[in-house]
Amino acid sequence: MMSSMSLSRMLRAASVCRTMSTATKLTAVEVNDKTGIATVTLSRPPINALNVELLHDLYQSIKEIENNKSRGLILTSSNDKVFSAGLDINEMYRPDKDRARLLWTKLQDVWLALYGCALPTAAAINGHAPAGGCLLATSCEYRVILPQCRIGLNEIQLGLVPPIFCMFNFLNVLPRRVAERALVQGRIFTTEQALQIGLVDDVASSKEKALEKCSQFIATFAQTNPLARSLTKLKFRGADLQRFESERTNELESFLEFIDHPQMQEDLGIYLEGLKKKNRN
Ligand SMILES: CC/C=C\CCC/C=C/C(=O)SCCNC(=O)CCNC(=O)[C@H](O)C(C)(C)COP(=O)(O)OP(=O)(O)OC[C@H]1O[C@@H](n2cnc3c(N)ncnc32)[C@H](O)[C@@H]1OP(=O)(O)O
Repeated sequence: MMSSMSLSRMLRAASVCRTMSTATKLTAVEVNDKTGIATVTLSRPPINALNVELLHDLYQSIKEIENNKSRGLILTSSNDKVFSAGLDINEMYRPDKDRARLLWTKLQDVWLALYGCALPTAAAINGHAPAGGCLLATSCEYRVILPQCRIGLNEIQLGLVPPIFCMFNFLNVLPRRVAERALVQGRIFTTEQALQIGLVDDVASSKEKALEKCSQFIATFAQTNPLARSLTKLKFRGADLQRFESERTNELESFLEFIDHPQMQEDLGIYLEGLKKKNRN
């Protein structure tokens, strides 16, 4: 039987948190009425691989939170081992061409929405965050990771050329030399390494503590004029956003050309098979 203690705790939590009306199936959005902070939880089992539908839902959630004038946005995962495994490789391996076009366009939309979000943004990285997972986390202004996680932009290891927004994200958080080397080597960092180079801002021992640290970061803006804050953020990020816009069509076409290449398809097939084999052994 449920103790009266845990029941009252649940009732208290229910009174401060509400789920947003248009919260979708693959992202859950919860707004804390006390703090005004919205938490977006990636919820596509087993590993939050970014397919067309998850990217679509994530974009909608970000825009909804921004339009509802929340105080800030925290991104996290419902999986306790994986924040996000990055793009769903099944969407790139022997792809339906229209769907591949949609995938890339949605990834671009999500990047624009998150990197250019007017609100303070933070990522509670409660699991591994390779490739697209790292891209989402580094689009935010602040990152907390859990122990024993791995994070990085390893696209080059799959034979993929990291798109320009990967470069912007890394240059925004790392010294240029470190960013370039990490991208060119496709480095995946441990929690300790990520903290040491500044890829993440802090380490927390649990998801709850990571969420708390993210909320504390967002609360540091409590006394700041929101418009002045967002315009200042855009001054820092505006040049990246403009350059992205001028190259977005080219990047889409090169992605489609790239994954259409027979060698690329062979490499992706081998990589995917390697991931699956790991579980069969
Ligand atoms: C020109 C274009 C250029 C660049 C594009 C840039 C943008 C972004 C690109 C990308 O994101 S590419 C994707 C790269 N992602 C990875 O390399 C991650 C690979 N996965 C892992 O490292 C691990 O799976 C893990 C995320 C660390 C999780 O490990 P865990 O042990 O918890 O799970 P497991 O490995 O058993 O995986 C479960 C299940 O999921 C399948 N899987 C894993 N990752 C992906 C993926 N990205 N896409 C599709 N499927 C994936 C894995 O095969 C397992 O399947 P199974 O249950 O059938 O065996």
